Amino acid sequence: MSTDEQQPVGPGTDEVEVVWTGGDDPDHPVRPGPDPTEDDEQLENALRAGLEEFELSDEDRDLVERGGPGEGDEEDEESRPVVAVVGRPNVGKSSLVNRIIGRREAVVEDVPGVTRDRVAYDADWAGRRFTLVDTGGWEVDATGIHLRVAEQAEVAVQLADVVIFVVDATVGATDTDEQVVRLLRRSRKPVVLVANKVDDQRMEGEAASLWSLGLGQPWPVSALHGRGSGDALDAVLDVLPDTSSVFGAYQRGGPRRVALLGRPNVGKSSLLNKLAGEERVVVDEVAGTTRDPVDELIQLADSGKVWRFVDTAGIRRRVHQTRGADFYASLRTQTALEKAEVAVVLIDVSEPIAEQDIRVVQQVVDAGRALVIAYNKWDLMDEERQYYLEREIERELVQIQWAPRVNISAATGRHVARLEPALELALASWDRRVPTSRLNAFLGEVVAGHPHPVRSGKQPRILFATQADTRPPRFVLFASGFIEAGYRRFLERRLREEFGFEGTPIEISVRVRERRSRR
Ligand SMILES: Nc1nc2c(ncn2[C@@H]2O[C@H](COP(=O)(O)OP(=O)(O)OP(=O)(O)O)[C@@H](O)[C@H]2O)c(=O)[nH]1
Ligand SMILES: Nc1nc2c(ncn2[C@@H]2O[C@H](COP(=O)(O)OP(=O)(O)OP(=O)(O)O)[C@@H](O)[C@H]2O)c(=O)[nH]1
Repeated sequence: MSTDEQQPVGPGTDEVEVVWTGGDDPDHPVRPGPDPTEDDEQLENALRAGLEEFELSDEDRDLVERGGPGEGDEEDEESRPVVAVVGRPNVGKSSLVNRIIGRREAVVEDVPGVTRDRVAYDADWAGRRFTLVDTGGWEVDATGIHLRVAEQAEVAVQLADVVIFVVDATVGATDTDEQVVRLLRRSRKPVVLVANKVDDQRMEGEAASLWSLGLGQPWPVSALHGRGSGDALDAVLDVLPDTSSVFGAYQRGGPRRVALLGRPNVGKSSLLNKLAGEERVVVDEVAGTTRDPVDELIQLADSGKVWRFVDTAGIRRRVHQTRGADFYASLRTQTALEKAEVAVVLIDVSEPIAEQDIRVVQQVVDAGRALVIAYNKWDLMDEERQYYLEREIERELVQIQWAPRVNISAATGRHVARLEPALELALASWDRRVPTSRLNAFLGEVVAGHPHPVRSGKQPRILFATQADTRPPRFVLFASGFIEAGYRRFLERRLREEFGFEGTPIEISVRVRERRSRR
């Protein structure tokens, strides 16, 4: 049985021998703090052992024993070093990427310029793990869409720890290659030069001629057949740092994904333009010019960090007051949310908060995404309006008091720079995992101070708790009886106070456990 919140069944659910310790014991105070203590861990183990007496499904047993899936993986992923693959169009960058990751994932086509966007993959070689970034073909004197692709490649170089520069050995070094070399030198990043399309030994002479680029030894490789790629990778590992020097740039396979949401006319396009500024990104009017033409990669000026703004095409392509516009707006919100990790909901402060605003906020919470509220058009604010706005917020948006708030003007740029720290904060909460021992020690203290009310002569106890998941954080409480909604809200409030979780919805589910019958 794994249904949330079940009424206690059968006898004995109220005679639980496992009791919380700590909090009320002056000799062994259990204080909330960032790290679990030895006491916390002992407590965790005692509680876990106490659960032995209860019927647990296999899935729940797993949760109790191991915590949520992937506990402890995150740190490793975020600190992985980054290798960017750059070069002119059609030299075989995507083929090389596929060769390295051992899968056919990067799009390979015999049409120059197929790889438009930067895409990041998890890769490893000789036991070392790194993030591999495929970039679009780099043309230095580019115009139009090619210029943007080139800008993206430059960003990729800046965000990389090591650059693999691919040259087509069958063509030799072109003027463009020479210019790319100058840009690479300026970046001061270690560069491994790959002479690609050396499918057999006869071609090796062509590869050797690439010494002239002044990047050291050219590594002859056939991305197509695999020839030489191992030696080139060894050369990459020789210069690869253990951890990323551009922490966070490509966590979890790419820039973090943001959705800008809000009802029509709140200022989504204006904000997008403000954020993008000069750094207009690889989305062109030409259809199909990116792998995913509806998103935009935007490097924000303050941090230099790249974010993926999802479904910006939906923002730019307006669906105005036509019949059914409401339905389409809500559908767009839904699709954007599916792709996003965090949402910025814009609210127009020059008008009263409307039903539609609340609906968008609710959609974000229901989708389990991190949330930041941007009160836009703050340049139109006056004292009277502000008075009423604050009342409206208290009335209509109490349920998301946990969301960071920024008061901005997309028109003037006021406080737009505060958006990014708010996004970071919300995502950090969304990703947060509370160690099981810390969680149990803390809940023990809370419950000791404010036990669940007695109902029909019974007092449900919380036996054990674990964080089953992150993104968003989900907690599972194992209890000896039905835990009332009011008490759950109380626990949520205390969890938020203790562990932050600013900017993320959290979910608490309760498993009511029946005790094994004694023979
Ligand atoms: N003979 C030979 N052909 C190769 C090799 N590597 C790639 N190719 C071919 O070169 C063409 C371009 O390969 P891609 O991997 O798409 O090149 P790219 O650099 O990612 O191209 P853009 O996306 O345009 O920047 C394809 O037709 C590949 O099959 C190789 O080692 N030998
Ligand atoms: N005064 C003021 N006007 C703004 C601000 N932001 C946007 N506007 C104006 O509000 C109107 C709507 O802005 P848009 O950016 O088009 O809004 P949107 O949310 O993208 O609109 P839809 O495409 O209809 O969903 C435009 O006339 C903007 O100039 C702001 O911060 N202050």
